Amino acid sequence: MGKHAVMVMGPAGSGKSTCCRTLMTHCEATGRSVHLVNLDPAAENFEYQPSIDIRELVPLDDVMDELGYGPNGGLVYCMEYLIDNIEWLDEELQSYDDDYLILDCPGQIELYTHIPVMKRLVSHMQRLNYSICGVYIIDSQFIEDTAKFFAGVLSATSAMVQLEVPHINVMSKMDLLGERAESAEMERYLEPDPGLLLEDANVTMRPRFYRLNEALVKLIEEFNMVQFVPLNIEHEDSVAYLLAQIDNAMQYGEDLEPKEPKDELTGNYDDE
Ligand SMILES: Nc1nc2c(ncn2[C@@H]2O[C@H](COP(=O)(O)OP(=O)(O)OP(=O)(O)O)[C@@H](O)[C@H]2O)c(=O)[nH]1
Repeated sequence: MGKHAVMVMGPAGSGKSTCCRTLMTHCEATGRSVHLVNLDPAAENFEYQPSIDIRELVPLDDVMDELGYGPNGGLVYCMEYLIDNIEWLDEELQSYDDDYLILDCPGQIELYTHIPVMKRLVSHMQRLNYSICGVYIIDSQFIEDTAKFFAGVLSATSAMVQLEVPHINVMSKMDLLGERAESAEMERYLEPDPGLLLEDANVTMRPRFYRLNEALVKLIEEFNMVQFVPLNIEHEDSVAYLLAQIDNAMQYGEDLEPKEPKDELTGNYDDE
């Protein structure tokens, strides 16, 4: 079926590993050959044993003990170590050439904004002819607070803009919302209505933030890409729907005129 990789991203605790696990179960049940790739050096336990695991290349604990880094510095070190030793990944990937890969990524936002490691990883996999889809997860509990929702939307948009791959936003933990999951109120977060969002934000914040709120809402409106696929892991249909959306996004990416991947060192496109 060709080389396909789904990168599951999102802040700490948003439900990345749970989403990966749910997708794995669904793929296996529907006969798709699938493998889990763990890219989080700080990960602990997995229900599915990862087929490729960054912890085998560079365990975070060793980096912290031997080099004296804290958890964040250690994580950055591990990710840069992966990029500097990318032939390790090439060799690991060789065993799964025709499979569907689900990549459980680390959550730290700086990996998608300040330093180009995730972008380099994507460019490298594109050079190996992978079709890649980014899945960015936001916890549905964020909708309790419009400020948190804005922060989530901005971090999702930042990952989308950085990585330049087909991108899907997912709202996780829909089971925790109970009946609210089906309510009209929920719709305004899944397909954000700018006017209503602005009203909500202004109710909870001081007037000096109104102009900022307006600018944020305009950004959401203009990008017109900020929609969320709701994920309720207790409903098989919901998981199947997410996978179908991922497949569509990848197909759409493949149908677009292929652009040469960016050069890993200069960040320029080869065809520029
Ligand atoms: N009820 C419910 N709980 C969830 C769901 N997804 C995740 N959780 C819980 O939320 C917590 C964090 O979930 P994880 O899947 O570990 O989140 P993560 O983003 O991988 O977390 P880090 O690896 O720490 O960044 C765990 O306690 C999960 O059991 C969900 O869909 N429904």
